[in-house]
Amino acid sequence: MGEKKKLVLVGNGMAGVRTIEHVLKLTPDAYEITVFGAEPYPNYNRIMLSSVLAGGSDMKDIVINDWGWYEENRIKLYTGDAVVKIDAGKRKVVSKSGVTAEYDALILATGSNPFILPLPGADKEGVIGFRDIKDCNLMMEASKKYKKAAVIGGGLLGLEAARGLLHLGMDVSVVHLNAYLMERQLDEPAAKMLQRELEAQGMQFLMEKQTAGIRGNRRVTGLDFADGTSLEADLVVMAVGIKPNVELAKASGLNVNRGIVVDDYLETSVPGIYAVGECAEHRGIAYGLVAPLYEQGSVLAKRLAGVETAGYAGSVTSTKLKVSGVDVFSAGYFMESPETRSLKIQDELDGTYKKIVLQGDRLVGAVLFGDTSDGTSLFSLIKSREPVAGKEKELLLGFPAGSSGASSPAAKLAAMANDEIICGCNGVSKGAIIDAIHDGCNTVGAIKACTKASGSCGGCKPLVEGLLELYGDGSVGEPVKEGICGCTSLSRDEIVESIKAMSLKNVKEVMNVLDWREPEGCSKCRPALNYYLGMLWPAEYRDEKESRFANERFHANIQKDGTYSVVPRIYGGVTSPGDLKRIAAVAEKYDVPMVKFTGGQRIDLLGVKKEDLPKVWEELDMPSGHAYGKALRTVKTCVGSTFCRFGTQDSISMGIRMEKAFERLNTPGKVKLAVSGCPRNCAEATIKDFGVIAIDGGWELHVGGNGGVKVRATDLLCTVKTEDEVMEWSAAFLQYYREQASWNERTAQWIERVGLDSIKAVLNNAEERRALAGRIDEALAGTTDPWKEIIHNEELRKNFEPLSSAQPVNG
Ligand SMILES: Cc1cc2nc3c(=O)[nH]c(=O)nc-3n(C[C@H](O)[C@H](O)[C@H](O)COP(=O)(O)OP(=O)(O)OC[C@H]3O[C@@H](n4cnc5c(N)ncnc54)[C@H](O)[C@@H]3O)c2cc1C
Ligand SMILES: NC(=O)c1ccc[n+]([C@@H]2O[C@H](COP(=O)([O-])OP(=O)(O)OC[C@H]3O[C@@H](n4cnc5c(N)ncnc54)[C@H](O)[C@@H]3O)[C@@H](O)[C@H]2O)c1
Ligand code: SF4
Ligand code: FES
Repeated sequence: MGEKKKLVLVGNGMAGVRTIEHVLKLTPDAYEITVFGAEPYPNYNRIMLSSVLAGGSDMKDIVINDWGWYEENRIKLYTGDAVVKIDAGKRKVVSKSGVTAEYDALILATGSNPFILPLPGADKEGVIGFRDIKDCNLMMEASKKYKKAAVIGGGLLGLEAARGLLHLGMDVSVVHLNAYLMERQLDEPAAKMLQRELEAQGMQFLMEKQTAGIRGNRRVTGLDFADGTSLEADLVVMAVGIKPNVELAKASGLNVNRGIVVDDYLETSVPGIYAVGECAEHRGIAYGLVAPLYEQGSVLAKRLAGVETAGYAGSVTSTKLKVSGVDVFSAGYFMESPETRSLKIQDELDGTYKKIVLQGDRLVGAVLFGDTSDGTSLFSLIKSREPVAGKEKELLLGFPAGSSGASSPAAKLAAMANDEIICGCNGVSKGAIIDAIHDGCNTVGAIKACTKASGSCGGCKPLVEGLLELYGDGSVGEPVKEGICGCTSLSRDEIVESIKAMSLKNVKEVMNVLDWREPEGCSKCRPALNYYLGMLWPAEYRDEKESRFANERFHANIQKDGTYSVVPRIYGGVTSPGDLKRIAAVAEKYDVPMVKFTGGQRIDLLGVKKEDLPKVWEELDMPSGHAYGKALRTVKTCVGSTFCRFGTQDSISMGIRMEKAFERLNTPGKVKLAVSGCPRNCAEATIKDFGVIAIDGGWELHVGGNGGVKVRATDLLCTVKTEDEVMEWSAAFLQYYREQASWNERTAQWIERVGLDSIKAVLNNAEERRALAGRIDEALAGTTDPWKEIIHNEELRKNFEPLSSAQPVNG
């Protein structure tokens, strides 16, 4: 095979990575791919940030391609590392951290930045845009401390931000420049109906208000308006539009207008450099919605794969506001002009409004409020430019649904032509979804995996569900069931039960017997099956390393520059001069650039080269701290009664006893423990998966705590008297979690899902508790220290030898 060409993507966002997905499908082996992302995350669904804010989705659900995907496709990924320079002459890019990557083809997909009004005070703390995970987290944090939020801009983004902030319990005022909302998508009657609906949900509006300044000292306290009035606010979200992110392109001498100017093949003014997504300007337009960006990505991928394409000719767009309880749709040219005619109906009783706009004998635009079920069909007609003369009133009054005249959603779906687009974001037609259903996709998740439909804004999910009911294999009327991933429609419990009942013993066998749709599975189901098999057959199952993520395969956390971090186990956080000397000697010998204490009272050697890992482990001569795995991580302890004058119990020895008992335990998600010597709780046991707090004459046992993005304080499980009881209850709790939780589910999520009472009911039964504790011993009996295993095995050591080809960066 000839040498692969080098493809570099700058911007790990929605449009760029979709382009890479297409390239991989069209020509999997043509390119060695490198991706740079300024954000420290894998590729995620930015659209769903609105839903995360409004409580409809969890941050972990919005990842489109997880770390494993890059690894599987041998993509070299640099996250949290923006490209700062393009050397077009030498065909290479340089990142902020100094990484250089050469390219044969370069794709710029740098997206947009929120437009921040250049007002006095706009740099104050608490003034933000709404664009990424960081902004979303800032809003969620602010809502815990502050009450009054102002959103500047009553467009799509501003209203979705405002709805999210309302959900988070804040008082929300939307400050809008225009006389009515969403004037870029709606006409006045629809906008007024929308405003009334949002007011009923609790939103307040300040219309025709121009913000003149932002008040406050360090943090914002309010807004001043040009008309002399003001508003108190301790959080200000600016949602007044976006600016394509073109700085890098401009500095590199590319032709830049509002966006980076591209031709119909997405090529910029410099050959070999392409631009796609919101940063690109095609025929004078820089788009701000995913559907056109995905179309661009598909054309560019064909170009890069050498597949013939007619090129990108521009897009007509449609939008839907993602605010629950409000249905708004807009498409095409929706405002009247001397060249157009419009037909409207408004029903103030039902709260619906519909307008269609015609030019000559063609439909060119539509606005719907209250009932948007005709949106898909109207949009198809706008795009197809099919003549509609004589059918105008029919279009206004509703689509024909056969001789019955029924206008139920199912009848409308059935009456749709097969080439009508169901999923606007991904351009998926009714026919393509029916084909997928006939090919065996019988859940929304499976259809998403096969066709991408419903995978972006989620607005078409009801239609996809409707098609499943209509064309699914006898499942009409049955609730649509989602499997653990797109490869299966089986739930976690069904899979675990089948493995037990049929005595299935390896990942491949499970996939074969349970009719996996994808014979090789995916990065979601493979590690999950590997875990369930290990949990069910502790004595005989051989862990399938290839089903694990890079960190767990290399027993170290891979860092963004491709090096690893090494965290040896330090029981209870108690070390010794001998261990410290060895750690220091290893750090010096292997030029470890940073030695850092972790939050879990361990020592982290950061920046170790992969090839040095076995030698580092050997010379440290300490057990693995499992800081990289879904496993028992740390047992944090306070000094307790040994030294502290408040301590009522010996928290250190309790913690060490627990860590020695449970080290090497594989768990569905990572598990952190802590033991505090008195209720002052210096070891922060109330944000751990299992927290132990000494009280007079005994111990309180707390469960289900979590730090991180979504902090959850523990629930009290019970109070016990002796250390032996602590051991028995913690063992039983951990084993019950191992047996019942889904892979990748932390204790906090598991408890929220199943309820603490159901767990207490099992553990309060002494017989069951002891049986669980017995089973955890069986699970632990077969475990060995992974570092030691590799040190003493020449074959395994070979995996750490340097590879000449690129190593993917994963976390
Ligand atoms: C809250 C919200 C809701 C939305 N809802 C919808 C919706 O319902 N429907 C819809 O169609 N659209 C919606 N959008 C718009 C949609 O998300 C964007 O159109 C889409 O994400 C743009 O994709 P992109 O790849 O061009 O840019 P992005 O997804 O923004 O990706 C660009 C990436 O490039 C990175 N980057 C920038 N410069 C560099 C550099 N020099 N080096 C490395 N990396 C760099 C950025 O950090 C970013 O991660 C929404 C947007 C937001 C913020
Ligand atoms: N559901 C969706 O499709 C969706 C949701 C969120 C975001 N988006 C996309 O994200 C991008 C950003 O959205 P957006 O709403 O910020 O952009 P936008 O340009 O659509 O709307 C900005 C709004 O802010 C108003 N405005 C401008 N200056 C103002 C000022 N000084 N004071 C008060 N109001 C002012 C404008 O009148 C306009 O209505 C767009 O491309 C949008 O399409 C789409
Ligand atoms: S938790 Fe209590 S015993 Fe432990 S260090 Fe703090 S005050 Fe001392
Ligand atoms: S319409 Fe947005 S995901 Fe289908």
